[in-house]
Amino acid sequence: MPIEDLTLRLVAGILCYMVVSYVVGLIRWRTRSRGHPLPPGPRGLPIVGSVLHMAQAEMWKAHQNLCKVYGDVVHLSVLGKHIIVLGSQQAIVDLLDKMSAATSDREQNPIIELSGQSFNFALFPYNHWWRRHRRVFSQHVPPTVPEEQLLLQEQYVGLFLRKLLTSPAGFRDHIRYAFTATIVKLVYGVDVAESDDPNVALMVRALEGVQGFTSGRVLVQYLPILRHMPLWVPVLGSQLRELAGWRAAADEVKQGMFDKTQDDLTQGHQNTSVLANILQELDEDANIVEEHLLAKNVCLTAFEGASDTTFSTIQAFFVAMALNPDIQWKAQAELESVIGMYRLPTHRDRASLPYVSAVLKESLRWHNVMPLGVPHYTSEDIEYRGYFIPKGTVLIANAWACLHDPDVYSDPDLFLPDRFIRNGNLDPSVRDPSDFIFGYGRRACAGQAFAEANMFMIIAMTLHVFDITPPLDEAGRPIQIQPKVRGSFVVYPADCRCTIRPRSAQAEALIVDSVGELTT
Ligand code: HEM
Repeated sequence: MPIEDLTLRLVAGILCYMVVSYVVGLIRWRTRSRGHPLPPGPRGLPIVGSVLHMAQAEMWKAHQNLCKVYGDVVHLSVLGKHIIVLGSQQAIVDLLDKMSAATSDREQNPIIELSGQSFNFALFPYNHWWRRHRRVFSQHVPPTVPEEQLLLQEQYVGLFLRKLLTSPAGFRDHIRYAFTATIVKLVYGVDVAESDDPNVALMVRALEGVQGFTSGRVLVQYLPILRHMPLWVPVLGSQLRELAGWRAAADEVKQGMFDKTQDDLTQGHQNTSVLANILQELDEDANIVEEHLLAKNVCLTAFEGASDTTFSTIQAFFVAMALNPDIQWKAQAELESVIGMYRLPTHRDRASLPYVSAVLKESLRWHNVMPLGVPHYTSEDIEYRGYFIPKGTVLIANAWACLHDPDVYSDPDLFLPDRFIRNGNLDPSVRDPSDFIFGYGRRACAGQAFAEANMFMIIAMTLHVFDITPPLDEAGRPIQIQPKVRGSFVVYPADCRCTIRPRSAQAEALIVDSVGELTT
């Protein structure tokens, strides 16, 4: 056959194949979608779609603007992937709470394993293995925080106050210490050194892996085959080495803590940590390899879940206090009248301190540490408001937009705890920021109660004995700081300088005495 005929046939064959594939795809799509359209959204560029939209800084604001144009359920296509942005409470509750059987999955990407995060059950697909982790976590860190866990929190907040007294300028390190030491003691039963603890250094290194894969800057995330490239390749090589470092840190800390706990148990040492309890409760006929892996995963996930979220929220609380002296005085007045100046507040005082509780709620709302939460993923096709949402769609809930909706929270950029108060009590009719901050449905934060109790203790105990005021320049004049944020997945106050002083000699004595009591 002449070469021209062959080429013609080949081209015709390819064209035919393309047309048939297109028609079959169209029929399949129509059958699946039952003729319902995708939700509205921008068309985006050919092939890459809305990739430029997704590359913007402060994405939550960009998503909010999109919702002003297209409504509260917006469809984006990015490199062929379906993404849906949810911009209202109604849409979030409908899809992520009410339809959570179909919307509790997580998108999987090789970067999770490459960055050492494969232990983190917050990123697991929605399946039996995830369910088992969640169940074990909730048995040991339950939604009603046990008394001994609350006392543990108080003990470390006491140490935090002492550190604040001796070196107020290092308050960010002290916040980090307070949360880290509490969670490490709880899950591993280990006392964290007050500085340069090698285990904490490893855990923090492992935690960097999250920033790695949420930053969007790591190339293998987009092209997993690049993981096999040699390490000398510029940029890529250093990224691969960074990924290997995070992986090694996660593996080392997971195994190291596990070995230490097992040693404690075999040698009959006292160990009441979560890890020790999980290991002691194992059935004799259990699959030991699997159960040990599960125990390691649960514990390191607890550390990771508790770390940057609380650290960042409490930094924002310090900024808010430095910027709003009237609010600080009001909270301190409540503490003085309910507690008096002869003791520190405890978790038992929480119900009697509505204004301090409102300060916590407003810190969570105003700062919104994860403005877009953790994206969910659909495990089934869904129909919603006449629109088709295919299986395998990423669902991004814009918590920030809901918490800065002026119709719900007037002057949303201002720090106003009074919005949660009516007649001297917490007003249950005001939307609770925690409904958004801690996520949704079956994937909602498993450590919410623990986190709220711990943050409440830090806020109440700090305000009782310290004054937080703006930072001072070299001439001793107050510096007006601008409340801005940095970061993308987890955000932090960009500037959290402040001045921290004990409120009085009596307050100082209270810290010194109480810490003595707490640590003995
Ligand atoms: C300010 C503090 C915290 C915030 C804002 C926060 C927020 C979140 C969010 C947004 C999620 C994802 C929810 C979703 O997918 O819809 C999550 C998941 C999770 N958080 Fe937290 N969290 C905090 C503290 C903690 C603490 C202290 C712990 C552990 C003691 C913890 C453990 C977890 C776990 C285990 C998950 C995974 C849940 C799952 O996938 O089943 N979190 N958190």
